[in-house]
Amino acid sequence: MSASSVRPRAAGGEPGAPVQISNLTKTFGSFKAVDDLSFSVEPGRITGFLGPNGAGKTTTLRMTLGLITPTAGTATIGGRKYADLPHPLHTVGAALEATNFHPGRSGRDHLRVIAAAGGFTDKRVDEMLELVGIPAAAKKRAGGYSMGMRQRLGLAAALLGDPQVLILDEPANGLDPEGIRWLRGFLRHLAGEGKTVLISSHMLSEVEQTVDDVVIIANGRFVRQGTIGELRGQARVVVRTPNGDRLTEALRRAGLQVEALPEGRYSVSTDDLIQVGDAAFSAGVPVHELRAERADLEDLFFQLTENTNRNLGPGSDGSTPPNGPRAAEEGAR
Ligand SMILES: Nc1ncnc2c1ncn2[C@@H]1O[C@H](COP(=O)(O)OP(=O)(O)OP(=O)(O)O)[C@@H](O)[C@H]1O
Repeated sequence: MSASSVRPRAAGGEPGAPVQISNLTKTFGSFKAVDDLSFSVEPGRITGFLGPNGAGKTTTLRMTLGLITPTAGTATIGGRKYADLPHPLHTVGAALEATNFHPGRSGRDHLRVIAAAGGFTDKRVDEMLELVGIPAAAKKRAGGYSMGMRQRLGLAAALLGDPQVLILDEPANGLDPEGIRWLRGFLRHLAGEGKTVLISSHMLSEVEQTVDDVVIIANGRFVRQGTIGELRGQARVVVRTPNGDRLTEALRRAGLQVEALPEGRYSVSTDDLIQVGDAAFSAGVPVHELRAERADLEDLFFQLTENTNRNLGPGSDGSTPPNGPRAAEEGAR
C-alpha cells in the first residue's frame, strides 16, 4: 500500500491554497478560548499546530472549517472563508474527531454515506480505503475499530474530494509507532504534491519528525511560529579542556564565538566538530570532551507553554473557563 494512488495534480495545475488566520478570536461566555490569533500555513509543507490541552487548537480549526462562528477576526482557505468556497470538498478535507462513527455501520458504509452526499462514487470510496491501508478492515463494523483504524478512516473521509488543504486534529493520537511512521510518509507525499497540510498536536515530540513548520499557541494566544530548524536554533559545539584560555583564543581567531560554561566547558558557535577539534590540536590543547548540542524541542515547548493547560482546572494559570471546561457550550453548531 502506498500513497501513490492519490490523484496527481496536473503539471502546472492549480496553485496551492494557503490557510490564513487573522486576528481570530472566540469567546464562550466570558471565556476567551481563542484570543486575537494570527498565523499562516503554506502549501507544499506540513505545519504542526501545537499547544497544551485546552490551548484553543480545536476551536481554531473548527472556525477555519466554518463549524463555529468567530467572535472576531477571519480564517481563510485559499483566500476565501469556508462558507464562500465554491467547491469546499475539493478545497479542504478535515478529520477533527476520530470517534464519531456509527458503531453498527461498517467503515466502508460510513464513507459511502459521506461520499454520496459529496457526489463521489463507491469506487472512490474503495480507492481511499486502499490508500489509507484498511480496505478489508473497513468492511467490519466501526464499533470494533481501534483508535488507529478510526484515524485512518477519518483520513480516508477527508481525502475523498482530493482537497488542496488537509486539516487533521491530533492525527497521531492512538497510532502505534508503525502507524505514526506510516502517517509521516503519507503526509509527506501529500505535501510533496503541493497540498497544504495542517496537523494539530499537544506534543511537539509526537510531530517533531513529521512537520516542516510549527505554530505554537497557549491560552488561545500566539506564542511562536517558525520552521522546525529555526525553533531548534543554532547548533553549538561543547568542548571541555583544562586550557580554556588558549582554546578560546584559537577559536576566536578562527572567527567563532566562545562562551565559558561551568566545569571547564566552553560553548562554541558552530556545529562543526572537526573545526573545533582541529583548532584545539593546532593550539596544542588537550580535549576531554567534544560534542554537538541542539536545543531539546520538548523542553523548549514546555518553557514556551508552561503552566498553561487550561483543562487542568482552576489554579493552573487562572484562565480556566468558569465552571470548568466547556461549561458554556455555546456557539457550536
Ligand atoms: N463549546 C464550548 N463551550 C465552552 N468552552 C469551550 C467550548 N469549546 C471549547 N471550549 C473551551 O475552550 C478551551 C479551548 O478548547 P480546545 O478544544 O479548542 O483546546 P485544544 O487546544 O484543542 O485542546 P485539546 O488538546 O485538549 O483538544 C478549553 O478550555 C475548552 O474547554
